[in-house]
Amino acid sequence: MDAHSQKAIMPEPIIQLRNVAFDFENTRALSDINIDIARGEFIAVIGPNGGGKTTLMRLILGLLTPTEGEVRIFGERPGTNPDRIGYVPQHSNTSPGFPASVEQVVLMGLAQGNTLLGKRRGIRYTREERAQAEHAMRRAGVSDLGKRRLNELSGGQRQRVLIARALITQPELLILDEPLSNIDPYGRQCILETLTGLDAQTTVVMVSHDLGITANAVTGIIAVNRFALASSGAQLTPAMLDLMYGIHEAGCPVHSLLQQMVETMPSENKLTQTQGKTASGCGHDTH
Ligand SMILES: Nc1ncnc2c1ncn2[C@@H]1O[C@H](COP(=O)(O)OP(=O)(O)OP(=O)(O)O)[C@@H](O)[C@H]1O
Repeated sequence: MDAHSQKAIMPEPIIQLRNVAFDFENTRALSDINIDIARGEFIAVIGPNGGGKTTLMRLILGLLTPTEGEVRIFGERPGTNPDRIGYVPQHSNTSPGFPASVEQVVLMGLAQGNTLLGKRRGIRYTREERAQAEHAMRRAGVSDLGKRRLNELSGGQRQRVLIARALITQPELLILDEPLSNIDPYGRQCILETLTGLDAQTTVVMVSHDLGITANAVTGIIAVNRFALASSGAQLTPAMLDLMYGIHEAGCPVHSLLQQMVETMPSENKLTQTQGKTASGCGHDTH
């Protein structure tokens, strides 16, 4: 296929970063970032601690302004369309001691710039809003937990409640910062099924340290370590590994581990083959 016809079928990117750099005071956290993410993609953002993943997410959300370059979300400046974006932050403000029910927490996703003690506290929600919450809870596999208190739930259940809260506005773009950390393998599988079971038009960008499980679900990977490299499909390239972990000599144990990662990465998206099914009994549906 020539470059012209390829361009003709390329969907318009909904996230675009051009020559972006970001400094925290005198420290450069990100340099020369050029990224395009198209509608419907499921992108894993991976990289070492301190590599700049959260900073990148915050630039996309408009919580930080680039020091250099330009960010466009839905073709506009970040922060212009908050209703079209759902966000599950790395460090949630959901204290385990917070006494709200799961349904109340999910409903708080309707409030602009909500916090768990947000503006809507004490306000009655309409029947339609409750139906929206029910729908989001079903999609995240927590509809049976609606009356439970957040502080009674496991870490994995709480994480899925936060995903339901982010889904309540039916966002076109869902950004999750390490939703799989501290979750057991079964819980991770459930969360990934939730994410891959979303409407095909929903774009998911997920920061994750878990290369293995992530590779089974994604349509593309972005490796971040001050700079960024993208690949389509679940293939990690040697250049990405080099960016993230540095060059390791043949014969060194890290070298063989990294080599194995490249060789064993699946080339297909296995989870998308089960879209719409509760293949492992995670209790969610996609309707
Ligand atoms: N508020 C801040 N002030 C100064 N430096 C910061 C601040 N937040 C992050 N940094 C620095 O910016 C760099 C990128 O941090 P960031 O949190 O984006 O990394 P990360 O890839 O998300 O890391 P992790 O995997 O540990 O969550 C790090 O060197 C970090 O120390």
